[in-house]
Amino acid sequence: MNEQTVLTQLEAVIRQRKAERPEGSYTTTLFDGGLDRILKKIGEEAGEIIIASKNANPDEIIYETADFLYHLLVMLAYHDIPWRDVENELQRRFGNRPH
Ligand SMILES: N=c1c2ncn([C@@H]3O[C@H](COP(=O)(O)OP(=O)(O)OP(=O)(O)O)[C@@H](O)[C@H]3O)c2ncn1[C@@H]1O[C@H](COP(=O)(O)O)[C@@H](O)[C@H]1O
Repeated sequence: MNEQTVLTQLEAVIRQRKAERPEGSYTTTLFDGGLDRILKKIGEEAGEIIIASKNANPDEIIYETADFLYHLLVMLAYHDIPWRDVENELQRRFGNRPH
């Protein structure tokens, strides 16, 4: 069975936004802004994770991590890199772990 996590469902929506560029979509504004706009957001969101972590506020950390992951998925979609490839890399490393 093809397992659909929220991450892969979100990835599909992001790819659709990239192809169709509907008005009113935040994802469309990122793709229209190009790679520099996407990377600026990744930098900002990374900074917000650092602040949340320093604040040791679990809700804030979760919220900012979700923001960051969303923008990472947009960056991967910009480059046509599937999330599956990242999972495969993690799986390869996990498999290489000494037991
Ligand atoms: N998961 C997300 C998601 N996470 C974060 N964000 C947006 O990322 C932005 C976070 O940046 P900031 O906190 O700096 O807020 P901002 O001031 O609005 O951002 P900027 O104007 O500075 O870019 C906010 O506008 C959030 O709405 C997201 N926008 C969309 N999604 C998902 O993407 C799907 C498609 O969204 P649309 O493209 O808007 O239809 C949605 O159904 C959601 O599931």
